[in-house]
Order: sequence, then C-alpha cells, then structure tokens
Amino acid sequence: MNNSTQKPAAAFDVVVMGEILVEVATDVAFAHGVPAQLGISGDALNVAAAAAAAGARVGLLSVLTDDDLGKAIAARIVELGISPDLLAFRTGQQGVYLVHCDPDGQREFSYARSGSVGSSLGPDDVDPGVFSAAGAVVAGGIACAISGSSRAAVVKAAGLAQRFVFDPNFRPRLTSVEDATAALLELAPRTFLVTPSFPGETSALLGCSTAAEAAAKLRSLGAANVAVTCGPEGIQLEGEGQDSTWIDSIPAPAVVDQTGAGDAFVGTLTARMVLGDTLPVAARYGAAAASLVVGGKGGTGFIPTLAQTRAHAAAGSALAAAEGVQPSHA
Ligand SMILES: Nc1ncnc2c1ncn2[C@@H]1O[C@H](COP(=O)(O)OP(=O)(O)OP(=O)(O)O)[C@@H](O)[C@H]1O
Ligand SMILES: O=C(O)C(=O)C[C@H](O)[C@H](O)CO
Repeated sequence: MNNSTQKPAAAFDVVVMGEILVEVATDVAFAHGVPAQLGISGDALNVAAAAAAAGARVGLLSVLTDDDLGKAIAARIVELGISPDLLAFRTGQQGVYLVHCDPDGQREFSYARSGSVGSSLGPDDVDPGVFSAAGAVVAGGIACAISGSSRAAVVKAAGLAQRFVFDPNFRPRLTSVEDATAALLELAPRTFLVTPSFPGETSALLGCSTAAEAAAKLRSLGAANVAVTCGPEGIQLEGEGQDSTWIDSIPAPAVVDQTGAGDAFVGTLTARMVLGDTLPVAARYGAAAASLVVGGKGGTGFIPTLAQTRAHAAAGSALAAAEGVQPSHA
C-alpha cells in the first residue's frame, strides 16, 4: 500500500488511475424494494481488472476509505489480480453509483460521489518513479471530471508516462461538454492511445460525424494511436504505421449489462500492446474481452480469463471468415 516509507520495487506493465466506486445495479427503474446487486467498480477498476486478466502486471492508483469498506475493496482488488501497492487510504466517504434503467429502458448512472475520498486524488499521489517506469499509464475523462486535483494528477501522469492512454468517458452528470472537450484537447497530443466512443463522444467533444473522421482528427492533434469504439458494431483504428482500419465487434454470447464494455476493451487493448501485440491484434483481444464482459452484471461482474478471451477472439474470426464479412465502415 502507498506510504512514504514503502515504495513498490518492480515496474508495472500498466498503471491505472481513477476513482473506485461502490456499485448498486438494478435491471429496472429504481424504486423501493427492487432487487439490486452490490459490486465494486468504476472505470479505473474495470480497466485494471481487464488488463490484469489479459496478462499484465497492473498497479491501481486510487484513494479508498481508511475503514473496513476500504479494506474490503482492497481485498477485491487483489482477488482481481491487481497489485494493491499504489492504493492510498484516507478518512472520508467512498463514492457510490447506481446503475439502473430510465423509464425508456435506457441505462443510466446516478452518483453519490461529491467530495468522496476518490476525488481527493492529487498530483502528490503520482510518484514520478512509478509512473515513468510503467509500460503504460491509463486514465480517463472521469478522473478529470471529479475534481481539480484529480485532473491535475492526470495531467502530471500524462507528462511522466512512456505510453499514456486516455479514454474520454464523457459523463454529462459529472462535467460539461466544454470541460470534457478541453481535457481531451489538452491530453490528446500526449497520448500513445486514445479511445473515444462513437457517436456520443466523437460528436459531442470533437464535432465529428463518422468514426473515421474522429480517428483522423485525433491523429492530427498528435495522438499516436486511436481506437474509436462503436458499441456492438466495431472499432475504427488508426495509428503509427497503421492505416485507418475497421474491425468488427465479436457477437456477444449474452447481453446482460453494457456497463464496463468500453473499460474492458481499453484495459485489454492496452495490456496486449504493452506485451507486444500490434494495434489490430490487441484490439481484437479487446473486442473479445468486451463481448464477454457484457454477459455479466456490473463493471466487474464477469472478467474473462486470457484463455477465454483468446478462444472467443478465435471463434469470432472463424465466424467472420465463414460468413465472408467485409469491413462495414468507411
Ligand atoms: N453488445 C455488444 N456485443 C459485442 N461487443 C460489444 C457490445 N457492446 C460493446 N462491445 C465491444 O466493446 C467495445 C466498447 O464498447 P462501447 O463503444 O459501448 O464503449 P463505451 O461507450 O466506451 O463503453 P462504457 O459504457 O464502458 O464507457 C466495442 O467496440 C465492442 O468491441
Ligand atoms: O461513470 C462512472 O463514473 C463510472 O466509473 C461507472 C462505470 O463503472 C463506468 O463508467 C463504466 O464505464
């Protein structure tokens, strides 16, 4: 755990930073007495869990409460194969979010996280030795949105990282379009990889009407690699030595809850690139992991092993070849 006398010795393949949330998930609109599932989630934990499952040594910089809840969350982090070495513990409240359906059946998040311990993350928590030694550092727009100190921590981390990965994760209940756009435009030039989703983020934050246009715009801003995720349809890739390419998503065996699909994609893709895979191969792993994650409820309800992800990616390729699937996006 993080304190001034003890520092982690070995470098991590991937360091993820952000807030961990207690998750309350229901299948229906919230009402008194509806059945709900309790979990531990948040974009940073979802990404870290996927990266660890994909074979990376993962550290997670996050602030937890210094009580039994914080200890229980740390135990779950270890269970997910993530190192607890970068966790910090402070007095305060753990952030909570409720995942439920609105009256039209659309998924919605409600937050109770204002002033949470997670949002106390700040630049002093970012250890230059750890962050500059990591194979990749992953942060997202949520960490930029929850507090000024957390955003400053992300900016510091981006300046230190060998490979900085940024997922815009625009959440209108946490931040404005203007602030989310400013964070993306500030960080994009420093990114090894940026992963906006289409059409929500690419349209609201970049003013682009196609995934290919968004990928080209982010490359022109200086991003080394771009993966624009398009939900169940697929992913638009563009990068260093990689022309604009579309890869199809892999059909999900079961769709229970979309929460964390993007995070599973980002964590798996990042881990596989740090471990030596090319952008398209790593993205295929990411698509396979995300396609399996939607079968579990909540952000970390089901995290596939590398063997399960590999088998699903292979089965998806075989299916695509058998169906003679052609790239479907320009
Ligand atoms: N229903 C699905 N079936 C198969 N694959 C899916 C499905 N939904 C998402 N995926 C995969 O996950 C990737 C990321 O999904 P999406 O574009 O929804 O991310 P996101 O909007 O960032 O998600 P999040 O809600 O986690 O922020 C997609 O590119 C796709 O490969
Ligand atoms: O929206 C947030 O703040 C979360 O971190 C909750 C979810 O776990 C995350 O957004 C899923 O991508």
